Amino acid sequence: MILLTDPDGKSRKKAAKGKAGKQPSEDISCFGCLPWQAADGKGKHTIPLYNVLWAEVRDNALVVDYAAPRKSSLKLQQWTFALPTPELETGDPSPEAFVAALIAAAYGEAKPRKRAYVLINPHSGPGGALGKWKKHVKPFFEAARMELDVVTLSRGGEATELSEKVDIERFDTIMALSGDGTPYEIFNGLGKRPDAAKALAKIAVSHIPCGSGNAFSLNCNGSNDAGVSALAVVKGVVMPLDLVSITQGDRRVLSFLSQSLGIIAESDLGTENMRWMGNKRFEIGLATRVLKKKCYPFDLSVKVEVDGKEMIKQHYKKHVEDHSLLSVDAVTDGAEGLPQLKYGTVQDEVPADWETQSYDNIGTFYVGNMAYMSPDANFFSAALPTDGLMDLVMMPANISPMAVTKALLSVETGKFFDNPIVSYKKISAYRITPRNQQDGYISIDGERIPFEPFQAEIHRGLGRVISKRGLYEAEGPTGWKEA
Ligand SMILES: Nc1ncnc2c1ncn2[C@@H]1O[C@H](COP(=O)(O)OP(=O)(O)OP(=O)(O)O)[C@@H](O)[C@H]1O
Repeated sequence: MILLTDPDGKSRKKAAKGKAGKQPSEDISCFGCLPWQAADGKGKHTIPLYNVLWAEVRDNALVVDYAAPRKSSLKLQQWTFALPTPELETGDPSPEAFVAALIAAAYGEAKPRKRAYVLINPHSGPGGALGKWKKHVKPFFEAARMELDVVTLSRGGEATELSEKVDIERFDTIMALSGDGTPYEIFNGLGKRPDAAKALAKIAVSHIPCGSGNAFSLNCNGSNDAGVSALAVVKGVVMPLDLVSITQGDRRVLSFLSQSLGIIAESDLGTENMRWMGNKRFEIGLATRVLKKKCYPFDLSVKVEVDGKEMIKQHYKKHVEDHSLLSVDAVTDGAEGLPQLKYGTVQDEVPADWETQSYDNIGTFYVGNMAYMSPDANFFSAALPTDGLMDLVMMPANISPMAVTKALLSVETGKFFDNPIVSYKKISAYRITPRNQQDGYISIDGERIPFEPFQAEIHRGLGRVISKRGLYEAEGPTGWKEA
């Protein structure tokens, strides 16, 4: 609670001393009391510090723009406090000093007035991105005095082209109002530049959820709501993010979110005709395939880094409790292009120290770099933004559909990680080669690529995103605190 009129004057003078919090989170509870008596002598007005977008002195009044809770979202509100006349008492902080201290405390380590290159995909998910922008996002950004350059995308591939040639000195963030496909295009546009490593480290990608999955926003903003996410971006901090190079044939693309083959890929990409349903289309796709016990034979070579669920919980605990393990140095100005591939491409020999095995009965092959894949689907509960590792999940299909369904339903209750039919490893690279199938679906961040072998290798902290707290907004595997 930050702004309190103070009728008996006990807390006067404290306000201007309000310290900037480490993070602008809701936990920062008290900035201080207004150092002036309310002209009308009335009681208090409280605004959570996290919700303050801006403050200024105008026409002898203190004017605070803030995001006020409204049902499950937020609404822009303005609070005006008439400053006392005539003159302020000697020793009172000046209104300007108070405002400066208030803004510093409200933003903490977050950069105020971020400069955003906003890319809106009007055809995302069930549609409505333009409406969300006008009604729920732009008002907050304007109130927060952000600098905005807004583009409504007119075709697929445009976000890649725009990111490839953006002036990286001009913006703090490239923001997608979309599903997860547009952030994928943005990372790949930045990755195509001759100064890719520098551009990926310089400009943070951010996301306002307008698609059907919206994993980026769920993990980084902690919300699937456009208004709540807009506030999270206004108040968000830059977070390094591991990115994965995928090589297939002679192509190389970057993945920020996930790779899948089998049930998950089919349920997403094979249900495009049901987009109007939003994220329900995925659940329906999943149920149909589980009942059919569909298997997807493949050969897999993996560089395993952390194996065993207890070891993974300990790895997670270590990284969450010691933030320094998740920080990375910025790429130096001299860096050029994408990093070299440590293990070559899918066309090279598989390195001798990778574990290679043939699988015939797997239904789910799913690799994640973030925790939530869609609302209520914390598939990769041990995922960390910058541990330099991908999380590999596999589930058999040749068992009772009941057992698979039970495991999939446990994603919602947070018990998926511990389910005995779920294999969970932390890996740094792999190659997968589908066998005995004419055609099928491979999904990279929800985008379809040819049904051919591919190889993946992770680059620790190659990208940057805006996140609410510098960590994923996810709970972690159950029991990690005790690990
Ligand atoms: N104006 C447009 N018209 C048609 N396609 C577009 C347009 N703008 C972007 N696209 C395409 O839309 C896709 C990205 O959509 P989006 O960012 O909503 O992600 P998504 O993953 O498809 O969303 P969802 O979560 O709904 O599945 C990309 O393949 C991109 O090429």
